[in-house]
Amino acid sequence: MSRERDLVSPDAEGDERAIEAALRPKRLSEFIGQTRVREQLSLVLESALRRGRPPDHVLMSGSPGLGKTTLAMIIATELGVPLRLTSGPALERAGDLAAILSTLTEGEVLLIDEIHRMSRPAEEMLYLAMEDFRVDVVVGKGPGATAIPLEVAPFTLVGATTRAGLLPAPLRDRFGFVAHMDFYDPAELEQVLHRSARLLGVKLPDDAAHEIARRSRGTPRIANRLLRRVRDFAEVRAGGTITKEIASAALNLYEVDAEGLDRLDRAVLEALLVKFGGGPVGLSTLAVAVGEEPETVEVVAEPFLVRQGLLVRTPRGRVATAAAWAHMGLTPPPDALGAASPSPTLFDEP
Ligand SMILES: Nc1ncnc2c1ncn2[C@@H]1O[C@H](COP(=O)(O)OP(=O)(O)OP(=O)(O)O)[C@@H](O)[C@H]1O
Repeated sequence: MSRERDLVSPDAEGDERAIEAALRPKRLSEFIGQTRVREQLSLVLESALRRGRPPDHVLMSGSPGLGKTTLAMIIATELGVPLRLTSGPALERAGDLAAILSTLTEGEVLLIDEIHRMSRPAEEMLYLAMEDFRVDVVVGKGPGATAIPLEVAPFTLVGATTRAGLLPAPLRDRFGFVAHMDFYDPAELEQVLHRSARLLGVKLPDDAAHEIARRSRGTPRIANRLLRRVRDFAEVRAGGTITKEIASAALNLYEVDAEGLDRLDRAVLEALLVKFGGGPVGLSTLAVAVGEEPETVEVVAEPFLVRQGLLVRTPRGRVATAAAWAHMGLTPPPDALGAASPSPTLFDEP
């Protein structure tokens, strides 16, 4: 992966995790944006606190970097309980999950990140745990195998997923509250940036915050990362002073365009327009054309391109819109835009 790709990727790695931890809002009142989710969640939490019982299980869906982990941590803080963290891929066997569930303390919040990637046996164990706060641990194999019931302390499961559509209905139905996290408006990202700048001890004028915000793909994690790169650029080339022009020059250097599209976004659009005449083209073909995994194209690039009105998902495949041709400075062939008219769908097609 190139450095530029790292810069605009919504995923966080290594050292960045530590910086992220420092920038995370700790209370619901500090959490910026997602107004509806915040309000709904605050009701859920308050009523649980009044009843003195753990709240319903919470499912959070949305693109990477929108604040799912942050919200899970806030839930635990607001309830005054510990948070246990695991992820779907770490729960390969039912026993992996049983080991965690059996050591939960009363009221604890359990965050399962990437919950759609949990194995089937773990998932089945989770159904019972979510509903009845018990699990059946199977001992032995074959006809002699016995299920030993094990009590689990009442807990709150927070499931986080970038692919809510992949969750089996029986699992989805067991969540009492589903929070869909949306991309942030530029104005909300400006607030995120001002807050982070304060915490990092950086002076950030409004117009520079505006410039960074509109190029942050609607994602706080990217906004924070671009802020740090702008700060570096300002330190090395401008005596540490951030201005709108410095921010813009830094972001141009890192190949984040005026709409916030990064290299992968542009590669996807370019392949769609140039190689496939604007589509329709299937996800896997498109992914091969840009040398990425289909999941990366689908989870990382597409939601933002769809939101920007540059790409639509139709039952026949991915199709570029007129805005995509204009954004890339290309002229569509006469018949190219007809394919963009079928109503967009949110499901995965071939
Ligand atoms: N609403 C918000 N207000 C302020 N900062 C935020 C907000 N949401 C996210 N952030 C910042 O963005 C960073 C990424 O957030 P977080 O790790 O919670 O995202 P995520 O959705 O869990 O991502 P992933 O799916 O990759 O785990 C955090 O460091 C946090 O500081």
